[in-house]
Amino acid sequence: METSISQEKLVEEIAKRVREILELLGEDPNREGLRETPERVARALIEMTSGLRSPPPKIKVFNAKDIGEDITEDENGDQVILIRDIQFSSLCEHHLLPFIGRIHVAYVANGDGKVAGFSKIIRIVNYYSARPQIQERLVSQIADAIMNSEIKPKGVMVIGNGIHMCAYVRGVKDKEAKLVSVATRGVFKTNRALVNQVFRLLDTTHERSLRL
Ligand SMILES: Nc1nc2c(ncn2[C@@H]2O[C@H](COP(=O)(O)OP(=O)(O)OP(=O)(O)O)[C@@H](O)[C@H]2O)c(=O)[nH]1
Ligand SMILES: [Zn+2]
Repeated sequence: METSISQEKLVEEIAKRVREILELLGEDPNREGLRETPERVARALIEMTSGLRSPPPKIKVFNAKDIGEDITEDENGDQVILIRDIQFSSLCEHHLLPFIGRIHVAYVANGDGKVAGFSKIIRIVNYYSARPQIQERLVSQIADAIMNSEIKPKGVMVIGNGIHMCAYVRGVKDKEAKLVSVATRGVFKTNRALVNQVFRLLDTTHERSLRL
């Protein structure tokens, strides 16, 4: 199918197939409650896969000095920045069912005094979540995107913690199992102390002591 297809046409074409699926399942797609369902499903699928059809968000960096901070090379250089508890929802590529949870992104600045816009990291998470995925690839793509961004960090660590509906509502029907996946780049590959520092920051007892 052409990628330049209009949004309206895309909804129409997907809805047509959803109507067929409902029929194959033994439903009557013309009954009152289902009449608009194919279009709703189409729009939901389009929204949840929007990352396939749009460019990745740019990570804006700004000079810390511009916001009155004097982050010297030494101070900034080894600072671990952690953006924790970013809530994500994605689509498992095996069953097209949602998997949802939290992603934590840590990076070590390179000491050039540049600070990354915090929301942009969340946008990167949302972008790579919006496509058929597996969680391992999701955390890897986020790590690579940050590693190759304007931040030019010394290293990145991305931790995903997700519940997969394909294992929750069908198949093994396990309501407790979570998948934790970790991607490390740069200094996090060799510096065990930095990795431990991130895990300590994520530790719930530590969290309580910080009154978060
Ligand atoms: N590692 C990994 N596995 C995933 C992810 N999402 C879904 N899966 C698993 O992908 C596998 C697909 O395996 P198949 O055996 O082909 O699918 P299936 O017959 O529906 O498997 P069951 O879920 O065991 O019934 C399943 O074990 C899923 O639990 C993910 O993000 N990462
Ligand atoms: Zn699945």
